[in-house]
Amino acid sequence: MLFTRTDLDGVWLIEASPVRDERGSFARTFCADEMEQHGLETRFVQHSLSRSTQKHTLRGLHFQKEPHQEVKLVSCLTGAIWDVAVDLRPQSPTYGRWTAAELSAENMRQFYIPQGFAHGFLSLTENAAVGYLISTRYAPDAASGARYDDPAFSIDWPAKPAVISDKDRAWPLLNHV
Ligand SMILES: Cc1cn([C@H]2C[C@H](O)[C@@H](COP(=O)(O)OP(=O)(O)O[C@H]3O[C@H](C)C(=O)[C@H](O)[C@H]3O)O2)c(=O)[nH]c1=O
Repeated sequence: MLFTRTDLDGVWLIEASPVRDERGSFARTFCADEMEQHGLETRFVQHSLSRSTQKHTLRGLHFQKEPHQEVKLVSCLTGAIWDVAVDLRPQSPTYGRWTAAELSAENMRQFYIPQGFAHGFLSLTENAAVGYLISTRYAPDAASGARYDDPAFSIDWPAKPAVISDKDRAWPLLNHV
């Protein structure tokens, strides 16, 4: 596996190294030893899967409030997504900045998003399935979010959302919190 830091401290791109043969390929997608060597979380108590039927479905930006903050290891199992992490760590020198990566079933990339970040994605294909390894048990009362189109972030989404939940449209703007 190939671990690459992004321009935001704590967010990593993790790429599989598939072994290919005439049948197709095999790739390790998680290794606790390699995660530990890079100082990353190794314990993911919940795994989740979301399926977005339509192209340009936007989910997010979501985060869990303390003390239920999550580390997420995000992968795209079918189709492709444009995955975004926004730094909401109050003391961070990159507070309010975002970083993104295209994750797809084809490129087998994963996005490692530490606690303190908001996460969201825009599907780039129909039938995008997104897998999450999550470090913390889900706490519904701690669920919170930020606006995908908040000018404070100026996220450069590749397209306007065709599908987005009312909940995600209605998150407060950062400067109104
Ligand atoms: C996150 C989560 C949700 N749920 C329930 C709550 C709702 O009844 C239903 C859908 O939840 P939500 O609308 O929050 O699903 P998404 O909009 O896909 O949110 C997810 O996608 C964004 C991009 C993320 O980063 C989060 O992992 C997660 O919030 O599943 C659970 O039962 N367990 C969970 O861990």
